[in-house]
This record gives sequence, structure tokens and C-alpha cells, in this order.
Amino acid sequence: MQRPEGNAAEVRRADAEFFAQWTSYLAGQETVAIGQTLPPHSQDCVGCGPANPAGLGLQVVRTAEGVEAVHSFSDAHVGAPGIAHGGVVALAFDDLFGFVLYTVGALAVTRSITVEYQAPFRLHHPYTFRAQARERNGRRLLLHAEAWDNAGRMAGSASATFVVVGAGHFISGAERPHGEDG
Ligand SMILES: CCCCCCCCCC(=O)SCCNC(=O)CCNC(=O)[C@H](O)C(C)(C)COP(=O)(O)OP(=O)(O)OC[C@H]1O[C@@H](n2cnc3c(N)ncnc32)[C@H](O)[C@@H]1OP(=O)(O)O
Repeated sequence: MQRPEGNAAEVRRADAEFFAQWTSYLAGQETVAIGQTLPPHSQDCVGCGPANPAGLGLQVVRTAEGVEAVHSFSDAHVGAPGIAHGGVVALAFDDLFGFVLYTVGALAVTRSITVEYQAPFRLHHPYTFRAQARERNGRRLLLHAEAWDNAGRMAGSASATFVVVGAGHFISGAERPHGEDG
């Protein structure tokens, strides 16, 4: 869904509709079948939004165990010559974890993420990212992901703690001026 610019009431309405859509997906009212491509977090999401020219444009599929995305990093995401920047690799893992929420049925946000870089992620080479939920302790979700190259070598892995939040977390965050609490 495109977020309108300018009119604050329109932006609020669009945001409310967006989070209602997410909540209904997560509550299982619109079930996501295994093998189905999952909808992006938003059109502009830097991880998966198709309308963000600076983003990764991840396309994520629901699997029996969790979620999966096959992704090649482009020149836009270079760090050392020919190699993806470590920050965008972390972005790929973090965004993929945002899709595991479909398998958990809850809205949640990243509290912490740890990335292991076993080998360079070469630009224009496809990597298969897989993520799943390992454990839930109250509001805390422990998530794990791995990324494999086409030769079957693991190039990286990540573990994260996500914390379950209500839709109000995002609405108040969108409206809260930078640097202010509450
Ligand atoms: C619809 C799409 C959904 C999925 C998108 C997934 C995208 C990929 C994953 C991400 O990128 S998520 C974005 C990165 N993560 C964050 O922004 C999380 C920031 N951290 C928090 O908001 C809180 O620490 C957290 C919700 C994880 C845990 O909060 P708790 O409820 O356990 O307790 P805490 O005392 O830390 O915070 C209580 C409230 O005060 C807020 N807070 C705490 N310290 C603050 C501070 N210093 N300034 C402003 N607000 C503060 C905190 O955000 C939270 O707001 P909400 O009640 O609205 O959730």
C-alpha cells in the first residue's frame, strides 16, 4: 500500500489500514500457504518493498519450516569491491526475520540481532536465505537464519530476539517526533 504524503489525516488513515491488514494476516484470517510468496512489509520497505529503488527487494516465500528468499546483492549494495556490505547482509537477515512473523502469528520488532559472516557475500551471486522461529518465551521470540551459496556452503547465519508488540507501537512511533519519549 502506498503511503500518501502531506495530509496528516490521510497518512493516519493509510497507516491504520496498513496495520489492520498486517494484523489480519497475522491473526490467520488470510492464511498464507506453504510455497506462497508473502506480501512485503510495505511498498517502500528497504528490505522487501518493490517501490524502493535503494532497497534489496527481497521476495520471500513461506516454507514448511519458516520462510525463504533467494537473493543476489547488486552493485548498489557493495562494500569492498565485488562484495556486499556487511550492513546490507544484516538487513537481509533482519527483514527475513520480519517475515517469520507470519509463521508465529504476532507483530514483533527486532530487539537484538547477531550476524556471523562465514564467507564474503559476492555481488550478483544468488544466496538462499532461510529463517525460522526457534523458541517463544512470553513476548520474546528467538529466531535463527542461515544463508547458503549455490555450492552448498553456508556464507552467513544470524540469531535475533524479537519482542511482540501491539499495532499501537507502530502508529505512535510514526507520529512521535524524533527524540521525544511517549
Ligand atoms: C508492520 C510491519 C511489522 C514487521 C516489520 C519488520 C521489519 C524488520 C524488523 C525491524 O526492522 S523492526 C525495527 C527495529 N526495531 C525497533 O525499532 C525496536 C525498538 N525497541 C523497542 O521499541 C522496545 O525496546 C521493544 C518494543 C523491543 C521492547 O519494549 P518493551 O515493551 O519490552 O519495554 P521497553 O521498556 O523497552 O519499552 C516500552 C515502550 O517504550 C518505548 N521506549 C523505550 N525507550 C524509549 C526511548 N528511549 N525513547 C522512546 N521510546 C522508548 C518502547 O519503544 C516501547 O514502546 P511501545 O510500547 O510503543 O512498544
